[in-house]
Amino acid sequence: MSELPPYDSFLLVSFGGPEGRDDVMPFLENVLRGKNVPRERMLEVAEHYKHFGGVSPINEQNRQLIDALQKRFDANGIDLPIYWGNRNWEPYFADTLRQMQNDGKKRALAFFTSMFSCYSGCRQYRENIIAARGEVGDDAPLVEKVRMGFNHPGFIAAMADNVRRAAESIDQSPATTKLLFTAHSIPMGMADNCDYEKQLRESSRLVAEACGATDWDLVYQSRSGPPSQPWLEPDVLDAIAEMDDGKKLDSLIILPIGFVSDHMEVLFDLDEEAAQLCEERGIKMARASSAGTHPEFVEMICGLVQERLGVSADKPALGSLGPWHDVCPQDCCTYTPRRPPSAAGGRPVQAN
Ligand SMILES: C=CC1=C(C)c2cc3[nH]c(cc4nc(cc5[nH]c(cc1n2)c(C)c5CCC(=O)O)C(CCC(=O)O)=C4C)c(C)c3C=C
Ligand SMILES: [Fe+2]
Ligand SMILES: [Fe+2]
Repeated sequence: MSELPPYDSFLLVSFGGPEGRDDVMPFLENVLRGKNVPRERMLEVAEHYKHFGGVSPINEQNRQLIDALQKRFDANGIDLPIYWGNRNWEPYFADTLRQMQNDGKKRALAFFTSMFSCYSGCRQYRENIIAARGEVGDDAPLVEKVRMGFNHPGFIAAMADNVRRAAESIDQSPATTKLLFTAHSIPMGMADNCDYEKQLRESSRLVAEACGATDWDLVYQSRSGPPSQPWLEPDVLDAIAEMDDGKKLDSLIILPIGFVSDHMEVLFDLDEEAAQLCEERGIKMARASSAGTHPEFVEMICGLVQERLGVSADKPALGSLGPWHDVCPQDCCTYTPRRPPSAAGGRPVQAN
């Protein structure tokens, strides 16, 4: 068996987003290909994007993350050029891999902008990269993801810091305020085949512990399926109304722990909808920032890379689940949507 080449590059693997009004529909067509999502929901989400001029903040946030990472790579002596590829918008994976191939790159370490394991955030990206390598040809660089960082001390510290800052903005303390963690809802058929919920609950517990919050819950947002299909619940808006009906809520901090940056779903579902509901009900609400370019988060990505480069033998992880796997097992994060059949013919392919 031939020996693998050394790692010679870093790839930021992300979702992509529209950069103008005309991009919105083709972007959503990409996102929803093969997914059982009603057309009305797609049009509703298109309006959210158009409300912000059709520009998703996600691409700019990724550019900022790359700048911040470059500085930390330089400071930490990580000599890997940084590339960026997306699933749903330019720069697409195939174009980036072609560029890497032209630059003579053979083997990349990749960070996926998803902190929790599920089909969308893990296996689907691996399938996308396999397909892109197929387009580029035999000499396309190999791509290997670093482990999931949901319980990494750097991620937990960044999240706890952001909760504290949000609490301060409404003159509250996390110890005496209701704290809601939110994540993208997913179909139960996807949730049943992965550790998404388990990791989210653990991460939320660790963040709550780190900032001294005792009254917290994990809820979901951005549901897109038809009403007949079960998705993870409760929805953030229903949860706020129900809690406030039960015992009047004075203040609330919402941390979108399931998203690595403050993109459209966060801006619309939380900063518009949840904020409006809280205002109507007289609840003081603060939305904590997602990880973005928080120094502890950026340092965490460097640490995950250094582990794989063999520079550091330590694999830090808080709580009881331990460091997550470096290489995904064969059956990691499988999902076969029931309707309509997947464009790939249903059988998932495996890459690390
Ligand atoms: C079947 C599951 C999902 C549907 C349908 C879905 C629709 C949908 N999503 C977005 C925009 C974003 N989704 C993002 C993350 C994300 N989406 C799902 C699942 C579905 N989304 C999951 C499980 C996740 C988290 C894991 C991940 O892939 O990141 C993101 C954030 C991406 C990032 O890199 O931060 C966005 C943005 C739209 C517009 C949409 C259509 C209705
Ligand atoms: Fe999504
Ligand atoms: Fe996985």
